Amino acid sequence: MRFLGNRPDHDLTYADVFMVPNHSTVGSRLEVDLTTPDRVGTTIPIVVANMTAISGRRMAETVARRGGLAVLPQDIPVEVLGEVITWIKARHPVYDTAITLGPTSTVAEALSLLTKRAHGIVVVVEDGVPVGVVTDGACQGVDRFTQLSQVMSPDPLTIPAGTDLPKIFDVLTDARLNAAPVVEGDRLVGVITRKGALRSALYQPAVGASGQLLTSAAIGINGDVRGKAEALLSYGVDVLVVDTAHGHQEKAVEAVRIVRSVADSTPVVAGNVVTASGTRDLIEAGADVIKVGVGPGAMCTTRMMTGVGRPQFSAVEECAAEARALGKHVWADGGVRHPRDVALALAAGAANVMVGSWFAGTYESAGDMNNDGARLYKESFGMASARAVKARTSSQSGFERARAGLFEEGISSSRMYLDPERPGVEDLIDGIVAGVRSSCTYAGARTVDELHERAVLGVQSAAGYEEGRPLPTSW
Ligand SMILES: NC(=O)C1=CN([C@@H]2O[C@H](COP(=O)(O)OP(=O)(O)OC[C@H]3O[C@@H](n4cnc5c(N)ncnc54)[C@H](OP(=O)(O)O)[C@@H]3O)[C@@H](O)[C@H]2O)C=CC1
Ligand SMILES: Nc1nc2c(ncn2[C@@H]2O[C@H](COP(=O)(O)O)[C@@H](O)[C@H]2O)c(=O)[nH]1
Ligand SMILES: [K+]
Repeated sequence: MRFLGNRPDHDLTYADVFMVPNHSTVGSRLEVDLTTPDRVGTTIPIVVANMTAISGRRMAETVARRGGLAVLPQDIPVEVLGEVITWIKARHPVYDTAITLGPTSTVAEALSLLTKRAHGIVVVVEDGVPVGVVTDGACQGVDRFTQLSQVMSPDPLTIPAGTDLPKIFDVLTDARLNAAPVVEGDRLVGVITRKGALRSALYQPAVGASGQLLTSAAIGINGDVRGKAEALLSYGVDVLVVDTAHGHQEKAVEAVRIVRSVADSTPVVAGNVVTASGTRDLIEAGADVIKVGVGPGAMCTTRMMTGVGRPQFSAVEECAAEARALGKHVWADGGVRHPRDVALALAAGAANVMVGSWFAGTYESAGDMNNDGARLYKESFGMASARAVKARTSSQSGFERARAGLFEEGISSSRMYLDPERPGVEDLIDGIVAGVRSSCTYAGARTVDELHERAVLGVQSAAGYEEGRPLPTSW
């Protein structure tokens, strides 16, 4: 990338910069290949941040099906991580996981499960065979104790596994259905929606060597680092992430050395840093990918508490240049609020971009659904908040926990509203991928690397940024 005119002498964040169009030979946004250059296996440059309220099993399977990756948080007990990784790897790479209940289950049970997934149906099964489908609409205005056999649409339309995706789209459209169970013989194997059929034709799932959905988990720098890494590897994890607030400290560097020594060919990601020297030290310790970002996160109070951090665009640019010079890559971590931020992080040289809080307000995030009377929302919190620290230190004495809680650098409770137009994480991914594909054609780039090579960036004023925002009402 290069700057339009002189390189500014101060650091920049995403809102400070814009990209100008280049002469382009890329005639269609569909010609762009967003496979990431970090070789971790992602086919779109989106990684879900390792945050407890956001990244769980449903998020992980859904995002991997579209080519991204979710990092499971470090605070989950390692045996539970084993179960979750095994479960994700057993998911179908194309069909969504069905919500299933029996004919004598109640409407209350169906309603409590329907908001866990975007596809909007409960499949009523008997001995693994779909006998009915229940939608949210069918549950409205009936007593919560009503059995599903009373409200389901019986003998549902089913789609044989392996049916052509355009055919599925047409069959569902003709039947005026949004979603249908997928069967092998007469047994349920998943659910497909009209949009899901469309998406499966556009995206390539992120899978490991065995063809199973890609998984990743974070490891902190305290405790039995080697034991945890070995356990995760034994469960078949595909990407290991050594994660701490201050990645350029000796204990973090040592943790990376330990993880590298057992990881063999499994990629090791490590952070967080914001300088070339931090990047170099973690790469020398054995990291393949460096996680960049101190303070840009939506839940993060580090900069206000400490004055430490760095505007994210410049942090990514400097660290990516160092990593690329050493044959390695960086992930831009934190502060992403619009598709443009992802495009700009890639232009700065990132190979992948981590998103946390933006994905908290979706069906698939790990938190429970709440309703404030008018809108659906989920609660989220930072991983360095008093709430997270309390959970992370639960094995320590009361005194130690209370002392650790004094060092909070994150928000303990936030409300992340679901966008009624885009309530699922795949809706947000559609927007990001559409934006980034379009950025690439403006830059004349067919790949993530070409976007970095060709991008021409300028620096804008606050008024310049404001001018780019849409105005939905008159002024
Ligand atoms: N990207 C960002 O801007 C930030 C991200 N986070 C996220 O929060 C989660 C928890 O991370 P973390 O707080 O590192 O907790 P961890 O429990 O992983 O470990 C932190 C370790 O580093 C030591 N340490 C030394 N200096 C610092 C410092 N300035 N801040 C924090 N720890 C320090 C701590 O010792 P002692 O407690 O004795 O000081 C402790 O041993 C991670 O997921 C991390 O990514 C947290 C803050 C910033
Ligand atoms: N300083 C803190 N940083 C945090 C905390 N929890 C998470 N994070 C960082 O934010 C990103 C995600 O950024 P977002 O803008 O997409 O939400 C995450 O990966 C961490 O690096 C925290 O409590 N304090
Ligand atoms: K912040």
